[in-house]
Amino acid sequence: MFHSPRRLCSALLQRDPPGLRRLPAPGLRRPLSPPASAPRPASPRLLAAVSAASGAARSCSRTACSMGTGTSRLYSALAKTLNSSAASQHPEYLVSPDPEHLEPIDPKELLEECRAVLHTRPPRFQRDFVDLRTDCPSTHPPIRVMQWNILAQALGEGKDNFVQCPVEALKWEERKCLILEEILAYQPDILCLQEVDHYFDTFQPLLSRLGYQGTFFPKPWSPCLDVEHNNGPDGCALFFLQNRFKLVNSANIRLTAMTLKTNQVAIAQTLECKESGRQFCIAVTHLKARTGWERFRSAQGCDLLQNLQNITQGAKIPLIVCGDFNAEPTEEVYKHFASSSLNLNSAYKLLSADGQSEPPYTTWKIRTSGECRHTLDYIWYSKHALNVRSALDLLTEEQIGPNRLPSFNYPSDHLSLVCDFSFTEETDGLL
Ligand SMILES: NC(=O)C1=CN([C@@H]2O[C@H](COP(=O)(O)OP(=O)(O)OC[C@H]3O[C@@H](n4cnc5c(N)ncnc54)[C@H](OP(=O)(O)O)[C@@H]3O)[C@@H](O)[C@H]2O)C=CC1
Ligand SMILES: [Mg+2]
Repeated sequence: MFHSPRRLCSALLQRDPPGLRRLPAPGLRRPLSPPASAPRPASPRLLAAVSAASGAARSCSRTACSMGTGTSRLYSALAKTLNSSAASQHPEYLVSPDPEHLEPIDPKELLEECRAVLHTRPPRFQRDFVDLRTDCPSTHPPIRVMQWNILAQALGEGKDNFVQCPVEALKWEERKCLILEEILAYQPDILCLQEVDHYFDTFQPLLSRLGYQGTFFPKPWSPCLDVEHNNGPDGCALFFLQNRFKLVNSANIRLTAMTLKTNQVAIAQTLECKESGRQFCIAVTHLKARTGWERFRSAQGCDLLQNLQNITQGAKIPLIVCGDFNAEPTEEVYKHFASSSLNLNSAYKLLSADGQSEPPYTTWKIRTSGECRHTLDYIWYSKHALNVRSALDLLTEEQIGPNRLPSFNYPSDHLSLVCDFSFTEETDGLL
């Protein structure tokens, strides 16, 4: 498989026989702790409660759709402004619950519920962490970052044309459990997601009860809204563990291309590590898809870099940028990031034998137009200020199987990328 013969971390992490295997139980790593502000015991039927909320949100969304595209766009506009304005001005179904009033969840209990829902599914895939830097001792625990385009439910069912994926594999009630299982298995400190169209009814309420603070920025004209029975617009979401980080600053960025506003967005947040007091910027984005849009993506990338330059250089803080760039490493936008004055490197290159090559794929699907195997997803990081201590290996072609993704085993057409970062000893001068 694609990685140099470096040591495999034993965390999550013990190797079972090759082939399809169940994910290990959580807790092998530092456990997720419930929000400190609400130390009550977990409630049973966590998913059932969220399913009910999800149904309510869907019925509201259906009502909006039945009134035509204009009303769907209204939903989009309302959701878009929710981040920056008073929630009380919006319909009840758009208001995210106050995390202080939600009971914490025991991650093990939630995982058990997910597994119960998925009991008829084939075993999920085992992935291992590859140890990349054993020679750099760090006094503080690493920062685990997950990058994942989780596949918008409306796009998966209504637009993507995954011709080899059975429709039953796309059912939300089970697919959401596969997504949650992946998050619970790797327990990221920071979660950067694209194509999120179940933020308010699923991810925000559940993840806040696991101790995360979340931000959602929907696309201004999400293609999800053109799908019948959609659940609202898709967008980027960023979650971080509140017991590890303090939010210093947050920016929702609508990307421009050649000064024109586009349909693509980013979220950039400055976080402060509670253990070390060190600050860094974390950003998530999803650039314009499809061939023929390479120059457009390049312009969006330049705009994002400019925004990040403004955010980080003033404070001289390290940067991590996660995204579905919809661009192979040969594209201009990739080259802009690789050669930027922000001194970024792409973390998954470190899995290759020479440390210089991106993985052969991060997405693999079969559409009516044929098989699409591409490297589009990246975790960029400040190479002088941060070390990548380990990275989660990708799935092999054999694990992915002949019908590719998504599948009964894996919920998205994109693979998650997960890295453990630590700060280098050198400080600001080398950024
Ligand atoms: N009413 C209006 O005025 C406007 C409406 N729109 C709507 O927005 C849509 C375009 O939005 P935009 O954000 O630019 O979309 P993108 O071209 O960026 O693609 C949107 C999604 O489609 C997926 N996708 C990529 N390739 C294909 C493919 N070959 N077949 C099916 N899906 C694919 C992408 O997934 P991935 O990233 O995983 O590849 C992505 O999530 C329009 O179709 C329209 O519905 C947009 C602008 C204005
Ligand atoms: Mg997609």
